[in-house]
Amino acid sequence: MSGRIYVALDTPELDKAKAIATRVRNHVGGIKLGLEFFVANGRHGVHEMAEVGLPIFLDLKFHDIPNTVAKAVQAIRPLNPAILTVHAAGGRAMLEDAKAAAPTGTKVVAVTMLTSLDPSDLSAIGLKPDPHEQVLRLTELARESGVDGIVCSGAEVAAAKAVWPHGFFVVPGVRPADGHHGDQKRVVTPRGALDAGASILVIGRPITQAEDPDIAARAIEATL
Ligand SMILES: O=c1ccn([C@@H]2O[C@H](COP(=O)(O)O)[C@@H](O)[C@H]2O)c(=O)[nH]1
Repeated sequence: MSGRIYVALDTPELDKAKAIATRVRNHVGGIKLGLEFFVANGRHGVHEMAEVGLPIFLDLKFHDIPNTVAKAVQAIRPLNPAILTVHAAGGRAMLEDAKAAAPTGTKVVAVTMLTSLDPSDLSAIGLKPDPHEQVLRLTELARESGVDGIVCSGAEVAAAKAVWPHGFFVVPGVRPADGHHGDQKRVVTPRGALDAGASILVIGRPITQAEDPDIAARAIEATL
């Protein structure tokens, strides 16, 4: 089951990211690189990380007008990521154009509602304070637009999968039962997320900030 874990390497330091990836590589299925890493290291950094030999998930969460997002996706085509994120709230045309611009083998997945948000955050931005409803509305939009799947929390993945049985479901906000939540608000355990229908789990700090990332990754793998 270790193939279902993507380790989130949220650091601007290339050497540190590479060292952690090398240590945990036998207990994870891929490497997730986000804004912090990409802004600091760019395409060169991604090429360096690819040398570890695991699939690369580029979590850049594009959200802009369709033309701008399509051009950004074209610019990362040479990196050939296994997975790439955009925000579902960018709308249907943006999602369609992102998918059309992506390499054939890249899964384009749409972020529905960030796992760091809760009902009160939805209210604060003028939306109904119901994460399930919000996630399902954006899941429908993502499915209709032709992207490959969505990002949601483990609390909504079963409902999303029910409306999109062949979708690809990325679940972050994953914590071992006794783990610190930090800034994550909609949290489930790794086992809980897989049982609910997650295709892959994104796990960062529970592994990367552990005293021994290798042991932490193994311990999580053992629960799956
Ligand atoms: O809704 C979302 C979308 C993306 N993320 C990303 O996943 C990891 C989670 O890291 P942890 O350290 O395990 O909290 C991080 O890179 C986020 O940018 C998310 O958490 N929620």
